[in-house]
Amino acid sequence: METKQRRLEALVAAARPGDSSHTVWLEPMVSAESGFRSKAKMVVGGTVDDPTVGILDADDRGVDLRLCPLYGTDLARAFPILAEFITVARLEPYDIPARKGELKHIIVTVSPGGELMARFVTRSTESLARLRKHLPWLLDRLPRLVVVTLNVLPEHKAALEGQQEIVLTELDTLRMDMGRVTLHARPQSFLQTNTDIARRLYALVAGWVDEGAATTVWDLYCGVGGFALHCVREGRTIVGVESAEQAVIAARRSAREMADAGQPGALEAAFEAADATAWVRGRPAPDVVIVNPPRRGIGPELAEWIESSGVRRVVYSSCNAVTLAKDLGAMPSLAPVRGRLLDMFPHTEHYEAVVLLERV
Ligand SMILES: C[S@@+](CC[C@H](N)C(=O)[O-])C[C@H]1O[C@@H](n2cnc3c(N)ncnc32)[C@H](O)[C@@H]1O
Repeated sequence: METKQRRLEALVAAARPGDSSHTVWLEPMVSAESGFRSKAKMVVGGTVDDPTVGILDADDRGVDLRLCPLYGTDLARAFPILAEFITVARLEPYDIPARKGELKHIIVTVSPGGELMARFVTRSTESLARLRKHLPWLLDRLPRLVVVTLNVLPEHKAALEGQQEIVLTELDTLRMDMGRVTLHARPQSFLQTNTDIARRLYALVAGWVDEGAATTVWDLYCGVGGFALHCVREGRTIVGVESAEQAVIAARRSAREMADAGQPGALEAAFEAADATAWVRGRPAPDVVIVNPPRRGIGPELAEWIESSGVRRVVYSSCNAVTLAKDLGAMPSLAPVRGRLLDMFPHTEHYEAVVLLERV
C-alpha cells in the first residue's frame, strides 16, 4: 500500500510541481484481502466431461481457479455448479489451438445481497437450445441466480465478450444494493469489481460534492450512475453522461425507483447517452463536474474544455494514475487540493485514486 501511495503522490507531484505540496492526502482506503471481487471472469478449458473454470496456462490449457480466494462464498459455491452445468448442457469448451468447441468464458457477478448473474460466452448460438432446455436444472441448484445470458463472441480473438447478448431469464439486471442507492448491473455495462470499496468511494465523493453546496452537478463517464445517484439531493440538478446506452437505461431506472421511493431530488437526475467530450461542448459549466473515465483518461480535449469552462470544482476518480496525472497537467487552473487512494485491487499494482480539484 505504501508503494502505491508513494507512486500516486509522485505522479501528481511531477504533473503539478507548484501545487502538489498543498494537496492533502487522506488515509488510503483499505480493502479486504480476500473475497472482495464481485465479478469473476472465468475462462473455460478442459473437456465437456471434465471442464476447468479459471484461466489458461501458457499452452492454452485450462487451469481451474474455482477455489481462488479473491471470490467470496456466494461465488465459490456457484463455480462447481456452473462447472457441472457445462457437462449437463453439453457446452463444449472452446479449444483455442484447435479452434474447436463453443464455450469460451463464464462471467459471474454477485450482488451485495448474494444474488448472481451468469453469462455464458460462446462462439455461436449453437448451444442456445440446450442452455434453455437445461436452465431449470441450473436455477434449481442455484436459486439465487437471477440473470442468465448467452453472449456470442464469434471471432477468434483475445476479447472477453461479444456484441450479441441473449437474455434467458425473466430479469435482465442484477440489483446492487449500495446503501442509499440501488444500482442495476446490466450484462454489458461497466461495474466496479470491488463493491465494498465502490460503495465507500461513492459516499466519499457525494460528501465532497455536498461541501460545495452545489446545485448543478455533472457525472461524466457515469456508467450505471453510481456517483450521480449518490449525489441526488433536493434542489440539485444532476446529469450523468455515458456512451453505453444500456448503462444509461439502467441509471434512469435506478433514478425512477429512487423517485418512486420518495427520495427528494431524484426526479432532477437525468442521464444521457453520448460521448462525454462532445456532450459538454457549448454548455454552461455546472457547479461541480465528476469524471471517472476508462484507463485512457479524459484526454486533452475534455481537459481543455474543463480548464477554460470556469467550473470551480472537479472530482476526478481514476483507475490509472498515469493518465490522471497527465490530465491534471492539462488543467493548470484547477489545483489538486485533496486526494485519496482506494485499494480496490489488492495483490496487484493497480488502485483507484480520487482527487478533488478547485479553481485557483
Ligand atoms: C471507469 S468506468 C466508470 C463508470 C461509473 N462511473 C462507475 O462508477 O461505475 C468508465 C465508463 O465510461 C464509459 N465511457 C467510455 N468512453 C466514453 C466516452 N467517450 N464518453 C462517455 N462515456 C464513456 C464506459 O462505458 C464506462 O461505463
